[in-house]
Amino acid sequence: MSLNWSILQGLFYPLSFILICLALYHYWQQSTRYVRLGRKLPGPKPIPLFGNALEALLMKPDDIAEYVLNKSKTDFKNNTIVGIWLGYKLYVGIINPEDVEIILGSQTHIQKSEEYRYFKPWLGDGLLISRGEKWKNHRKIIAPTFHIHILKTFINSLNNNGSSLVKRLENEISNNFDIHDYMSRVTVDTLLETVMGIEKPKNETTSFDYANAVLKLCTIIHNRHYKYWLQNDFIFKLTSLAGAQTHLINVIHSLRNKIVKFKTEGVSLKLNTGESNSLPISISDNGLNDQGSNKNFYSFGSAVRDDLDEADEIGEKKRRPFLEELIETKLTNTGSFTDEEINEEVDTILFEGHDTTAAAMSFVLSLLGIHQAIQEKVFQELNAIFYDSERSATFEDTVQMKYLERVILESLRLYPPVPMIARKLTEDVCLASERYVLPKGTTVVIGTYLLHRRPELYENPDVFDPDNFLAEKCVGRHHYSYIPFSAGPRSCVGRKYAMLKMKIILSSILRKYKVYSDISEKAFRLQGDIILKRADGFKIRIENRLS
Ligand code: HEM
Repeated sequence: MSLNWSILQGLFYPLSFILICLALYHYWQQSTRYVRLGRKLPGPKPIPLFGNALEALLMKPDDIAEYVLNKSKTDFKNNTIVGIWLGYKLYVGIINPEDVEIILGSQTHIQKSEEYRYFKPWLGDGLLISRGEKWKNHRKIIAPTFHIHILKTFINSLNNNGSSLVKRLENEISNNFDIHDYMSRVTVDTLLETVMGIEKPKNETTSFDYANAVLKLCTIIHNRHYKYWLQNDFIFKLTSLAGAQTHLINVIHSLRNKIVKFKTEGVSLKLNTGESNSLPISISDNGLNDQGSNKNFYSFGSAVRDDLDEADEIGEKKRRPFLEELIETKLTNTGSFTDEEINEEVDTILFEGHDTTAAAMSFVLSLLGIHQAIQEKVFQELNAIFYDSERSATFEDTVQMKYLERVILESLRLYPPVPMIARKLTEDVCLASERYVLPKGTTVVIGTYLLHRRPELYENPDVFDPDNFLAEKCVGRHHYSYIPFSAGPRSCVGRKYAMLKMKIILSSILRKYKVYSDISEKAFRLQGDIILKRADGFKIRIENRLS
């Protein structure tokens, strides 16, 4: 008893000192301009030192997305803006298109939030994360490598990969299976063959191993986003997650090293033999001609234009696919890419280019499995294009797939693979919708998922209805009401490539198989570990159409 008492007495002064310091810190924070402006915003009441962070701390990763969505529905009930505090760090969620335009449409607010730094050991300072002059210079070189003329040369490879996938799926006929694994593999395979320009050896499991490693790495990074203590690098390194991260990054980087080495050898050989690597501007084989409109060749449900549209309208210029361009400019000393920068950009494109598209296509098939009448309309459209023929799709065919395009856009509306986008403000911002000032230093989180489901913007916002993207329905809708690929200067450079790939892969599957789902949309369990997915797996069933 006397021992306990003396311990308590011994602790009294240090504890009191710590409490007084914390109280003083709290009152000092309250007096700063940053906190004063932030406290004016609508949102849940923060508690001293923790802000609003306590609730989410002990949650399981699979429950986080549901929690955030349910919580945001309450927080955004009467507002389009909400302030949340993690400790004394202010996060402001916005879902009004006019406010979104102020951030995404600006050349100033292009700095990614601090949360992106957890990607650095993996993606380095690639296009997704980089800032300032480096980002500007690299974007200027990388965006044109997704020019429409280059995309058209990918058609054969996309068709071949679509056919191989259809063949692999024969093993799953009548089974209830997760389509996502297949989608991951086919997106990595096509990325390697097209954007990277690598012939992948047959029957290799590299793509699957890579996709699997990315999946696990995203879970670790996501953990760091919401588990407060893991944000500290020192503490993170003491956990088993750090070891797992190193192992996964090694798997990913070893594939990337192989890609870069292989391509460098190929480009060196071509340069030594004097072969030109540039694409001629007119490509006329396999229907890859310049007929039809190159200008905005697919509608994206929004009229926001950017450097990708401008690149497509510039005519006579020699162009090379992504990796060939980077390596050739390096080997010929005509560009500014170092070896490390090439590695960073390859890692970035591999990640951004596969996981997003795999999730998007998996959602489309899940939805079509549920909405049979809509699937039938897609099939009728494909029938009208191909009749009974088993021929491959041409670029022109993909332009004719208008209904499938609306299905994809609508699926991206309801289930955007990137469900939120975050920026760090480098100066104060006045919002358009309500009279609030967001102080410099604030992390602005654009809630794409919630924005896409606002009843003010879409009739019956939770209903899967591809006609939401009929031209007459899009007229009058604010340009920033639909942003699955983001918009403005930091929009997705791969969006045209992604649409082309999705149309070819999905049409290959839907021409051959009828898709079913035993699970209703209400039963989807959403998981938002970086890319939006279904925690319950993308379970579908397929049957042969011809049987
Ligand atoms: C359905 C498929 C896709 C979706 C929904 C999507 C969505 C997005 C979004 C929302 C962003 C902005 C992210 C942010 O600001 O944090 C983005 C950026 C980016 N995406 Fe995509 N993406 C897709 C496919 C692709 C593909 C296929 C590629 C490349 C082959 C790609 C490459 C990139 C790159 C490099 C950036 C960073 C651009 C910059 O900051 O300048 N994406 N994407």
